Amino acid sequence: MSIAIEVKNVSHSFKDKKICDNMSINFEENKIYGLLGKNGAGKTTLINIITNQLLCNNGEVKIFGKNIKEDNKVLNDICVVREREFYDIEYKVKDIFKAYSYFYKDYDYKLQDKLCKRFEINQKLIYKKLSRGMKTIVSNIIGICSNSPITIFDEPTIGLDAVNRQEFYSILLESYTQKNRTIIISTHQINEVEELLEKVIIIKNGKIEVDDYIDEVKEKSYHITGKKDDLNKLSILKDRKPIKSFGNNEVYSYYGEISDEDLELIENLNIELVNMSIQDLFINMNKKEEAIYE
Ligand SMILES: Nc1ncnc2c1ncn2[C@@H]1O[C@H](COP(=O)(O)OP(=O)(O)OP(=O)(O)O)[C@@H](O)[C@H]1O
Repeated sequence: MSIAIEVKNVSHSFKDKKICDNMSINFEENKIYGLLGKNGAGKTTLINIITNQLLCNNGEVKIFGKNIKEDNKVLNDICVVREREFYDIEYKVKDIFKAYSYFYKDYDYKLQDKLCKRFEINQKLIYKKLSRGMKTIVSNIIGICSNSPITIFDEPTIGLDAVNRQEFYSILLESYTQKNRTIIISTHQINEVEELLEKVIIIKNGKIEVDDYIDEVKEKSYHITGKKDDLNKLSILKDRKPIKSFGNNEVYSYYGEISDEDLELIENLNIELVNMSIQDLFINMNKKEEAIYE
């Protein structure tokens, strides 16, 4: 297993607000990652640190084994795409492609033209005049065609309609099967990308809450339902709060391993244990406890 990006003990604060709190992640080579976190969780901040656009307060980042602060050239192996990248530019779409393709040595110009046709992007148009979704598509085309060993898509479906969202992900997968590379997709829409991902990273309160293979995450994410007194006997639910209560029954959301003792109790006490989707896990992890209306 080779490591494409090593994030080691990275911490970063904006004033006294801690955004990254001693984060360590190894992004393996040639895998597709989903980077999840609610609004403001720190996904973009982490991406900016990885690409050396932001100097972190503590910790280090290595790209293919080289420290980004010591060897700037390793950044040539990374392509980051985001919809807001070229905003306000008066250039034509084709000029933007020309300017950005220059940075990537394996850029696929033929594929760029094919994708423009597929997504009905007129390259002669002024970029500024494109719709929001069209702008996103331009960024995504650069990301796909870059063939960069590390390609990061920061919210790649902003403004895209359902058809174009699906189309983008299916083309991305095709491109990945043609040429393996490390792809990171930062998103809130896990259900849209689930089929594509090999590994999932969930950030919460500046920490890495989940970093695992998607199948493992699915296997270890549960809704646990039963009578309050029975559920209180499970050690995995100690000090946790239910996500729902109705009468004497409660529902918990749980992510992790379950001990044999707890599994036995679950069976004997007739407690219901059902796997939940990663989207549900993500939502439950970020649920606020306080009610808005009393
Ligand atoms: N340059 C900055 N100065 C001060 N605070 C910042 C700066 N950049 C980001 N932040 C704050 O850091 C936090 C994390 O922002 P970030 O953009 O990394 O989150 P995100 O997970 O990408 O969110 P979203 O999904 O909404 O794009 C936010 O509270 C944001 O306001």
